[in-house]
Amino acid sequence: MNIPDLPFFWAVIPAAGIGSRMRADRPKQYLPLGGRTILEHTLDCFHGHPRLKGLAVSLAQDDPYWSRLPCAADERILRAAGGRERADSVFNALQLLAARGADAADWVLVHDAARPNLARVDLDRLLAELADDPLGGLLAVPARDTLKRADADGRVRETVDRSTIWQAYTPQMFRLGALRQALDDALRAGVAITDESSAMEWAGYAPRLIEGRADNLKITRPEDLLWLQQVWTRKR
Ligand SMILES: Nc1ccn([C@@H]2O[C@H](COP(=O)(O)OP(=O)(O)OP(=O)(O)O)[C@@H](O)[C@H]2O)c(=O)n1
Ligand SMILES: C[C@](O)(CO)[C@H](O)COP(=O)(O)O
Repeated sequence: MNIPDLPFFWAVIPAAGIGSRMRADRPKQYLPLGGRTILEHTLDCFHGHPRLKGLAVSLAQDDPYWSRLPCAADERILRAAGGRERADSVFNALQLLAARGADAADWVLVHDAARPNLARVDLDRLLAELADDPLGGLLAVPARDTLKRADADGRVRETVDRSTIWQAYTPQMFRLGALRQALDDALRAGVAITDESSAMEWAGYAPRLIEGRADNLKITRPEDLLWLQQVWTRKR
């Protein structure tokens, strides 16, 4: 892929969650993976990218872990306030970028702190595929397994057609102004928003799905981290 053909972009890393499903002694983004924290690996996926204009990380107000990381001293990393939900944390970071001079037409890539295994080839594919798109889109993975719909008793009601089902991943790439507006409207309306695409969908848009690698896994439960630790050991 030709780097000069890729668009410039800002990155937003929401890292203000508590990781309740992980059931660890600290938020999952601060758990170790290959000798460093998950969050440090995630930041590394973007640092040094030749088209990166700047990066904002959303942190919980009472976060005692961030200041202990070497990257806390890196003045290039903007810090936004985390919010109640992921969407609030992302919205706060977008506000910060706008206040620091980002333009409404600039591309913003939002990527979960809990996805430390984003491959550069996936990041660059997303940028290349969406560079000329009027709206933007997201990395996603087509459903692989046979899918079942359950009834209230936990029995199979039917087998679902999987040919149009995708799992939403991150990064999700949209224009700053449009995404900020969509999130603001959705949050004010009290709509449940789990990713940027759902805010854009709620606003009436149809984001593009860009197929990515399944190993850009979100660490959600303890077994995800065990799996990724094995991948990491093989990679290095
Ligand atoms: N109020 C919140 C909630 C989540 N996140 C971030 O959003 C990403 C994806 O969310 P998820 O996997 O749901 O993380 P948690 O909310 O921490 O996990 P859980 O739902 O298990 O508590 C994570 O990087 C998380 O830190 C955030 O910045 N602010
Ligand atoms: C943004 C996300 O990672 C896309 O897969 C996801 O929506 C985060 O929330 P979830 O509750 O873990 O699905």
